[in-house]
Amino acid sequence: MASKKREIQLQAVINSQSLWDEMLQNKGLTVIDVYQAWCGPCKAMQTLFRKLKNELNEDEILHFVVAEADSIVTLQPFRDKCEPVFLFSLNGKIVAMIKGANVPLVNQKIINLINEERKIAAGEMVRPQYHEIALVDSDSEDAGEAPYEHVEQLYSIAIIKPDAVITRKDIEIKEKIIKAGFVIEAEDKRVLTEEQVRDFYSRIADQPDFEDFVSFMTSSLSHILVVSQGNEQQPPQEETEPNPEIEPRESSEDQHEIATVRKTKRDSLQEYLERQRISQFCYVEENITNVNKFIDIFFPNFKNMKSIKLERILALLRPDLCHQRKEDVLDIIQDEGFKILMQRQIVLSKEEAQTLCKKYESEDFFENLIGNMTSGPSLALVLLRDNGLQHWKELIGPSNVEEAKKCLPESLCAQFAMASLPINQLYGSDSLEAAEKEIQYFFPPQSTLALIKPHVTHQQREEILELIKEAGFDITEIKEMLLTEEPVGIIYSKIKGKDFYKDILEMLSEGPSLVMILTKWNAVSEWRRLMGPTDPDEAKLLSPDSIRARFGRSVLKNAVHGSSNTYEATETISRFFEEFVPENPEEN
Ligand SMILES: Nc1ncnc2c1ncn2[C@@H]1O[C@H](COP(=O)(O)OP(=O)(O)OP(=O)(O)O)[C@@H](O)[C@H]1O
Repeated sequence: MASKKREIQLQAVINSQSLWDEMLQNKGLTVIDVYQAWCGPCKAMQTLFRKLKNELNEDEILHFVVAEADSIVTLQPFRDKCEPVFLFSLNGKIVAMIKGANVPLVNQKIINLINEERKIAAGEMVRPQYHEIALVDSDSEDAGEAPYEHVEQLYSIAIIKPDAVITRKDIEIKEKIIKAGFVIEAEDKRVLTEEQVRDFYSRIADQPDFEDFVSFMTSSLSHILVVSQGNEQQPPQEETEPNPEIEPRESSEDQHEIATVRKTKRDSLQEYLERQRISQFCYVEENITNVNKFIDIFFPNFKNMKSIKLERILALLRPDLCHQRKEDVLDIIQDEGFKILMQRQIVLSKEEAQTLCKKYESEDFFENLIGNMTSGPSLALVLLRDNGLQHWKELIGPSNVEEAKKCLPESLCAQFAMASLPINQLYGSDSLEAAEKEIQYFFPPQSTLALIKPHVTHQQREEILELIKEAGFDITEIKEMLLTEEPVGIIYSKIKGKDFYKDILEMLSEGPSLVMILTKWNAVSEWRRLMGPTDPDEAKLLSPDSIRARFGRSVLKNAVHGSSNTYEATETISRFFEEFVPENPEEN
């Protein structure tokens, strides 16, 4: 009797439409157990709810209710069903539904939503644009019409092994996965730690060669993918033949939700990779609890990444503005939350100016505009921000100064108008597709050869690879190599005559080095800047954040190497990576 009383306290009972409507006024998250009068609420979940109530201790923003389907019109689609249904209402909006008493999934959902609410309250994230889901029973006849958002989104984690990354097979695997209609939600290339390998591959830990496998997996970069099934309404571009051997699993309690989802979907990622005969390159984890755990380990910002639409755009300050008020504009750009990924001053040729200003072709000021645009350097910027395209458009305002001054005096167009031109002194890409093309044009990628020397520890290697990625380099190729006399001769041909050359040979023969091709705009000098001065002591003084300042031990053991110029980069890359074809041969 006492326990019954506690249950009532734990979950408010909603048994009429007016109580339902009242319940929707709750602040924060309300977890709704939809039940049938004839079978009662789900007992299996009450332990979990009680535990979460105590552990999360968020009574202001976490509520539990039981809602009787028979007496609430909104819940009509769930009447006469024996399967439990859990709805998640955020500030009155039903944002998710889980069918079946899947304790781990419901647990994770509540924790994720509450963590998000906490972050929103602390100003650490913006409230995601949740879509209200339609309340339909997916087992009913029209279930096929129901969009995928009705069902809890499920992810898999795939780790493509180092040997496939080195041979660039990972690119091919990724393309296949996308073509088959899966969505890559997040990805990263990184060297796994021993602990991560043991944890992720614990299922095969009893195999005799597991220790060798751990060493292999920690030797070089793996490619980690978070994959979702995508939108089931969108047909895969590649035919997936039905496989009679693969039927939805018989649902044990824990797997019930997976089975519910799979019934309406294509093969799982694992099944797909097996049929494509590429599963040997790639290990897939699909267990929900494990997937959530590994997403937290590999992509701690995943939930934020999902709710934020980061967009890269090209922006341009025309010559007069660039010359007179560049710094003022750059300050505003940063204050508006844009990250400046790349910037360069560039004097446009007549053809370039004509292409960029094509939409003014028929205006009588066109000739004047082209003359102005080619008169001095413009500032080209690559900007990154949540909803970047739209935000930049709103910030700079219309293209016509007169209109801007009249209607949008706050816009940059009005604020930075210059007498020389009747149009906006700031330019922005029209669309994301156009942005990518313009970025490629103004910031053509270049490749350089980079080396992480043998004295660098595994942990430091990981940190260096992280710095490389943060600086916007693409690690285009990577391999671990013991550098003997011949390859060292290729890298250091210009200092073969120096008396310390033998020391270099000895130092590099101490163990394997990591040899990489790094790609980004201006990669040769950008990588040299990130490496810092040759001598770590000098680096500590002049460039304390550089890699050599942080990881170098001496002038000889200075952690990293980079090509000195584009000629050297092209030459050495072609010797170490014979297959490599640069994206822009003229850039290297
Ligand atoms: N005086 C020295 N004594 C010992 N080793 C040296 C000395 N000077 C340079 N080295 C080693 O030789 C490498 C090549 O020297 P170089 O002068 O080309 O410097 P760098 O271009 O900054 O380095 P890297 O070519 O490795 O990127 C250095 O990275 C360093 O390890």
